[in-house]
Amino acid sequence: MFITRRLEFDAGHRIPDHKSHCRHLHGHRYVLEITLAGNIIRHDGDAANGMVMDFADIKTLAKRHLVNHWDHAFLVYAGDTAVVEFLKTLPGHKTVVLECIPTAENLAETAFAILDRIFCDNFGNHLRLERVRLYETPNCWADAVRTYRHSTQTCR
Ligand SMILES: Nc1nc2c(c(=O)[nH]1)N=C([C@H](O)[C@H](O)COP(=O)(O)OP(=O)(O)OP(=O)(O)O)CN2
Ligand SMILES: [Zn+2]
Repeated sequence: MFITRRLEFDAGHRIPDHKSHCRHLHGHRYVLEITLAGNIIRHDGDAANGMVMDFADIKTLAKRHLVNHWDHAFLVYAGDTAVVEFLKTLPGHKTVVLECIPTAENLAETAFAILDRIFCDNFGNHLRLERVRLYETPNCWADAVRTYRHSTQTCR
């Protein structure tokens, strides 16, 4: 069984080497779709009876470990030194420095790596993270999926 929880957050970024407008500082209303695979829990009296995992718990964990950190932050590549140094001059600015350029692809991979440690089989129903889909705009998104990750690098 596959279940998906959608969350949204706002963040700024830029793609420093981009040939066009994406090299400028700008932001998105990102949409994150977390797809979990697992068996349906069938224990009478269990709060998750009939579920793979309570959607509310998926939201709570995703917010705690990822979304709260990225929401209203500026996501910047560590190698983008001009912007990193500029953001340091803003007192208390919420900045997330990444070891990769914050494209939709890299952010989906990074989110997968973070969430994969959270949504593991703690519940005895073979729960696992199957896919993270990250929409950068309504028309542009990237999928990080379990099989694909074996040959890719991830970053935080
Ligand atoms: N493969 C990728 N290509 C691009 C990325 C990316 O992360 N991966 N990012 C960008 C820009 O940051 C921007 O988010 C996309 O802008 P744009 O192409 O203009 O997308 P829109 O949905 O706003 O475009 P419409 O023409 O309005 O549909 C660029 N490329
Ligand atoms: Zn963008």
